[in-house]
Amino acid sequence: MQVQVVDYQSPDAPEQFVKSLRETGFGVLVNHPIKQEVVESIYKNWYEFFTSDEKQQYAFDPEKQDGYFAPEISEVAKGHTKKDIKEYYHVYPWGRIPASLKDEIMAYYELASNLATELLDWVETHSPAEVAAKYSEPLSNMIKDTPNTLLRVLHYPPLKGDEEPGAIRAAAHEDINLLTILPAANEPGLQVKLNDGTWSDVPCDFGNLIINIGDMLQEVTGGYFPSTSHRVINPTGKGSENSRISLPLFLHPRDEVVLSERHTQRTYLDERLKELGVK
Ligand SMILES: O=C(O)CCC(=O)C(=O)O
Ligand SMILES: [Fe+2]
Repeated sequence: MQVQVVDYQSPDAPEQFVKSLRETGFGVLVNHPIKQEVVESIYKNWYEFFTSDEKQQYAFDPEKQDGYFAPEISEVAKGHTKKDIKEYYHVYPWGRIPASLKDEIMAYYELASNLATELLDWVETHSPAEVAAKYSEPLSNMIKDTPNTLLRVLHYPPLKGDEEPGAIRAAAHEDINLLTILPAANEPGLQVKLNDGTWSDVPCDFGNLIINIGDMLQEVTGGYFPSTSHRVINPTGKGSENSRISLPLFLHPRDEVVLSERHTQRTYLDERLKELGVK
């Protein structure tokens, strides 16, 4: 099955959306509550931030994980050896945020987190009883008042031709969290690995809202909802001259939330951050 594009306003949206998640790890919503003008304005304002020197004042804090991650310290995806070609900023409500960008990005953080609550309810409603029986608390409750949900503003710079051979914008990886909410970026490149092992473009019309499953939801559901591999490939031709900005919101439960018999959110997250080499 390919990733489905679902009209958020249609009566069977919850069912269709959860089916797509279950079968591909991804679902795409159109006609959703996140306004495109808001996303466009965020892309524009953060592009200016990434192309200014101001970012150097916000170097990330290895303990707290907020702030600016420069290309030199950018992630090496699990199981890979080359760094991704990207820089990014981690926004947390309690973290450092440049004053001129704060109100807009926090309004987005709230809006997307509220929508996320609804989407987790959709997932819960359409979970088989034996899967839902494993949930230590309702899924949407797991993120209630959480300080851990992370909004990452990503900038993939234009390619200059001197990149490390074999490096790509984002090497194949799975997300760590429950669900990821991702407005379509301003440039293409996002691909998902299908069940048959082939890579497929995620429908990325500007205005689409892409949602994918992370490892924590897979853990909570005993594998019923799969966290699928995805990547961002390098542009070719004229596209190489363009920056790509994207804005994933990674939903993370509160620290003490029990994911499974072996993990709370905190034990799981710390293990994964060490593997990524950022902790
Ligand atoms: O930039 C994108 O479209 C996806 C980014 C992503 O998968 C991630 O940061 O985990
Ligand atoms: Fe990802």
